[in-house]
Amino acid sequence: MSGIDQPRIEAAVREILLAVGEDPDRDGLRDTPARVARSYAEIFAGMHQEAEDVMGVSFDLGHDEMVLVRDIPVYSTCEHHLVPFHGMAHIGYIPGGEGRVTGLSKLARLVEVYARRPQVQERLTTQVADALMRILEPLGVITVFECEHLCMSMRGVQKPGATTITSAVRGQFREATSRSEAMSLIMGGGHSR
Ligand SMILES: Nc1nc2c(ncn2[C@@H]2O[C@H](COP(=O)(O)OP(=O)(O)OP(=O)(O)O)[C@@H](O)[C@H]2O)c(=O)[nH]1
Ligand SMILES: [Zn+2]
Repeated sequence: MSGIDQPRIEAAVREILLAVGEDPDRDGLRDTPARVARSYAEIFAGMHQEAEDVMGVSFDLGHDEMVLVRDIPVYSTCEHHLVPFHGMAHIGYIPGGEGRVTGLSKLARLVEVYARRPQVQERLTTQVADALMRILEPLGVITVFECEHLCMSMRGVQKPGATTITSAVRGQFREATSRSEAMSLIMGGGHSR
């Protein structure tokens, strides 16, 4: 994958293994630095992508009501500890004047672009909202992320199951009625809740 310096990651992982007291040349670990480098190239692929790269397609359907995609699985990496945080993203928008909408899958691809970077949940939440506002020029956007941070579960304060909820609202979703309509669709109802 372009842009990620895999040999450098490989060398660094070998150093980490040595630093924790492991033997990086033992059977089970011999290929680990190269595996981690390939894995990081995937996990951090968003470093070398822009929202515009995945949001090329938009249609004019004349639809000017809310579109909401709920329960998009998200995996990202905490920039403080480089361990995962993961959960669900919910993305809604109200198409703009000409009713420009995007393919539903593009919303999930947009989440990936920003999730596959060293992140904090707040920034992920606002970056997705701001990219949608910029690219689709809709009347409003809402993004909600519900995530568990493994840095809080497997180490540190050790509170598995604690969920962090962040939201960003832009445009018409700043109004109480639009916002609460979206939030009730996200948090309630539906077949999966
Ligand atoms: N606001 C925010 N904080 C985060 C996120 N991910 C991790 N953190 C927090 O970042 C903080 C880093 O705090 P530090 O005191 O520098 O690090 P630490 O000593 O490892 O802290 P502990 O995790 O409490 O052991 C911790 O409180 C984490 O819970 C995130 O996405 N958003
Ligand atoms: Zn963390």
